[in-house]
Amino acid sequence: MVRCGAAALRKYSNFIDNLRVYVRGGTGGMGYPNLGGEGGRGGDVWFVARERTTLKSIREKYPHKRFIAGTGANSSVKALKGEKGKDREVHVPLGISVLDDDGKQIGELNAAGEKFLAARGGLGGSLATNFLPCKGQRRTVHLDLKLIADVGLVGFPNAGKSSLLSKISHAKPEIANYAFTTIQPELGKIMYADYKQISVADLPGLIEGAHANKGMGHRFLKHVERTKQLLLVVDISGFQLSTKTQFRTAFETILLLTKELELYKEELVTKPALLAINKMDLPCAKDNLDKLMTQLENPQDFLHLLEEEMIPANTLEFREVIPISTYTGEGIEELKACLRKSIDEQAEQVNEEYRKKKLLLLQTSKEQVNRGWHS
Ligand SMILES: Nc1nc2c(ncn2[C@@H]2O[C@H](COP(=O)(O)OP(=O)(O)OP(=O)(O)O)[C@@H](O)[C@H]2O)c(=O)[nH]1
Repeated sequence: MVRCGAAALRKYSNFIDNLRVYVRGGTGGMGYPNLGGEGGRGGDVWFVARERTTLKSIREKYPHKRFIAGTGANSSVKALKGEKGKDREVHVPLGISVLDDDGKQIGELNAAGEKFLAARGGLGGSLATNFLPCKGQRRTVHLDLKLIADVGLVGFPNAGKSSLLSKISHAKPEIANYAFTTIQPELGKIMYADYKQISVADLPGLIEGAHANKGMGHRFLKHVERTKQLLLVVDISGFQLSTKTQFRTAFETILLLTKELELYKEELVTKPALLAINKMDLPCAKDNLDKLMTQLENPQDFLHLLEEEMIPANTLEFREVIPISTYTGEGIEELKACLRKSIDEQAEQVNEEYRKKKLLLLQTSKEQVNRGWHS
C-alpha cells in the first residue's frame, strides 16, 4: 500500500535541493572630473562552498534570497582612486551546480573553499565614462544541489534501502512497511576498522514509470550523477507498488531499475554497480535466488519477460552480487567488504589513469625539448 505519513511529509518540506537567488554586483563609485579621479569598482558577489551549509539554511537566513555587494567609493580630493566596494560572500553547500535562468550550467562547486563569481561589480566612473559609474552585473541564478557520495542506493520502494543504510552506517532513516517512507535523500557513512569511510546516499522515490513522471519522477535521480558507484537494492520476493499495478520479480525489478537510470541519463548505467538482494530471511528466498542467479548469468535469454519498451538497451554488469538480510544480518559484513574493495579498486584505477596521463605529458615535453636541441 502506498501512503505518505504526516511525519514523512514534514520531512519532505524540510529538504530542498534547488534555490533561486538574486545576485547583484555593487555599483562603481563616482569619478572626480576636476582632478580626473576614478571611482572605486563595485564589490563582487561570490558563492563559496562550505561544509555543513544547506540550501535550507540559506533560505532561512536570507528569506529575500537577494545578495548585493557594496558600492565602490567615490573619488575625492583625499583619495583620487576610490576604494573598491565590499565583496559579498554567500556560503553554499558542496555539490552545487549554478544554473542561469535558461537552465544552462555556468558554474560548479564541489570542494570546500571553491569559489564562483556570481555577479561582478560595476566599474567606477572615469574619463572614459564621463566620470559616471557603471552598475554591477545583476541576474537570477539557480543553486542546484547534487549530493556527493561514494555510493548511491538505487531501488524501488520497500526494497529495504533505509533498513540497509541504518544497518551499515549511523544514519537514522525512517523505516516503515509502506512504500515512499523515504522522501528525501539520506546520507550515511560506513566506518571501517582502519578509519576509512565510505559515504552512502539513499535515493528515494524511484518507481516503475518514474521517467513518465510517475510518483516523484526522476526528481532524486540527479543525486546519483555524482556518486562514484551504484548499489542496487532489490527485494528477493519481487515488487508490487499497489494491487492495481503489475507484480515484478526481482529480475524484472533489476531490468526496470536499469531502464529508469538509462532513461534519465545513459552515462549512469556505465557507473560501477553492485547488487544487494535483500530479505533473504523470507521463506521462498533461496529458491527465488537460484532462479535469479540463472537469469543474471544470461540476462539476454530472459528479456522477453518485460514489455518491449521497458527493456533496457544494455543490462547492468554487477561487480558483486550479495544476498543479504537486514533482519538477520546475513551478508551485511560481506557487503561492506565488497563496497570497500570496489571503491578502493576504482580509486586505484583513477590514480593509474592519472599517472599514465602525467607520464605521457612528461614524455611529450621531453621529446619536444629533444627536437628543439636537434633543430
Ligand atoms: N523480511 C525482511 N523485511 C525487511 C528487510 N529489510 C527491510 N525489511 C522491511 O521492508 C520494509 C521496507 O523497508 P525500508 O527500509 O523502509 O525500505 P525502503 O527501500 O527504504 O523503502 P522506501 O522508503 O519506500 O524507499 C520495512 O517493513 C522493513 O522492516 C529484511 O531483510 N527482511
